[in-house]
Amino acid sequence: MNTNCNPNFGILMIDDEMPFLRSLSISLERHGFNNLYRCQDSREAMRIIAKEKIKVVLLDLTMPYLSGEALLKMIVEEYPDVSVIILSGLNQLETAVNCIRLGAYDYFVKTTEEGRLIEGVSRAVRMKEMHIENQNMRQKFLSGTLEQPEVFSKIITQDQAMDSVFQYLESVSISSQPLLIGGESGVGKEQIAQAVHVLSKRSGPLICVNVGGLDDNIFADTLFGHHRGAFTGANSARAGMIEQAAGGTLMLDEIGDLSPASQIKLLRLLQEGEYYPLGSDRPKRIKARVIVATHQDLEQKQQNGEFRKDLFYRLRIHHVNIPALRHRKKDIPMLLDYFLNEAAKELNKPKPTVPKELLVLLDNYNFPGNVRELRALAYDAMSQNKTKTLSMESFRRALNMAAIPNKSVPDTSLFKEGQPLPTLQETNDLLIEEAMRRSKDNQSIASRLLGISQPALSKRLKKKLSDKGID
Ligand SMILES: Nc1ncnc2c1ncn2[C@@H]1O[C@H](COP(=O)(O)OP(=O)(O)OP(=O)(O)O)[C@@H](O)[C@H]1O
Repeated sequence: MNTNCNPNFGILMIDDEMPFLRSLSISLERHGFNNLYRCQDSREAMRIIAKEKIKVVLLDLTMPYLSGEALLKMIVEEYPDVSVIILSGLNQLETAVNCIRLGAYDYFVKTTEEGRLIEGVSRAVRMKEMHIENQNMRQKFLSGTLEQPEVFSKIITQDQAMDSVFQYLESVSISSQPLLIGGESGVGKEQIAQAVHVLSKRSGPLICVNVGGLDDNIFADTLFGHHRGAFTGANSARAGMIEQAAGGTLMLDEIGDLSPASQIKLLRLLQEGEYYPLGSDRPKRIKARVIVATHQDLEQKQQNGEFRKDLFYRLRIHHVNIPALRHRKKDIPMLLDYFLNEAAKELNKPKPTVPKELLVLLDNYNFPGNVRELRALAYDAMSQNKTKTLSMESFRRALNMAAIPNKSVPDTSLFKEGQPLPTLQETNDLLIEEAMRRSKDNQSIASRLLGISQPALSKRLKKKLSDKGID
């Protein structure tokens, strides 16, 4: 069963029989639906639809004053974006076909088994949400602007791919479906989750849980909580993180590391919208939107049989991938400036000038730790700095110790099958030219890229020039 029952639009039930209205809303509430409105007098329906942002209507056919069929026609005409589900006392194929022709979304007989009816309402809600999201997305991509740029103000970037991510997030932020955030460690996934939580306008808190490395029992206890006496040592009851996140957002980080047993538990939670605190046989409903994050390639894990396919598909309904810092190098100067400012304030020191050479050095580094690594470098340099111009010493040291600045695997396309090999001298020259290009003619950086000393590089450059007859 779908958990998609907390839409940010209203669901209106219209029926002249109050007992039926009551039992229908109890049943929907029990399955986690909220934002429900009841209407016993069909003449009032259009006013309620206008006032309460109704997007799904459950409509009886046989009513005094204004019949369900007449009301259906009015709704379809005036509010074509409202989905109408007919709930009729009549099990007549002809009536059903007629209603669908008039524009009804679905048709159920009142005696339909409850589960099927709930499934039908969930489907209508989900389709409506997807429709709204698609509309929002189209509008955003056409206008190319953000509605609430201030929400992203602490995420420093001028990268186009990041802008598209923000636009997408604005569109899906109101959804009650899970959101999957991918991207290497340190790219800012948690920051993204915070922004989505603010955009969702949920009144509850954002609760972040790192589920990587939790064994299955601890996973269940952390999320679901337990009753007193549920296990040895459970001296008092404890609410789980799901309960703490009620009305808000639950972020599960490092989802790629979940054990197979925990994956099943998470899948059930997302499918049924229910969970059992340890030691309890009464289910509770989840009232939080779930965001999951991982630095791993979930699709690959799923293909390798390490991550459940059904869970993967459920999680990736909405998903974004945050690009690594090395793929948005234009962000480096801005981020450096931002972190130096931050550090200067925290350390109560004046902010030094950044030497141009430093930006070239950073531009040539591949940042395996992404933005987190740049932040740590900036803080470390600031804490040691005593001069007006930022010393490059701590950066040099850190980057020297860190694995290979751009020591990528050699491009084997240099050695094409059937083509003569370049001579050692030619390769030498090509490497030096490339290092000088990447370092923007900075010999100190170029020599580091080549793994030789600066005097050695200088000698080779001079030799190259004299070979060409240039003094
Ligand atoms: N674009 C950005 N602007 C400013 N700060 C950023 C940006 N991206 C990341 N940061 C900072 O970098 C640090 C790491 O970010 P965060 O914890 O969100 O990364 P993550 O992707 O969730 O990492 P992990 O996968 O290890 O959990 C944080 O201090 C965060 O504030």
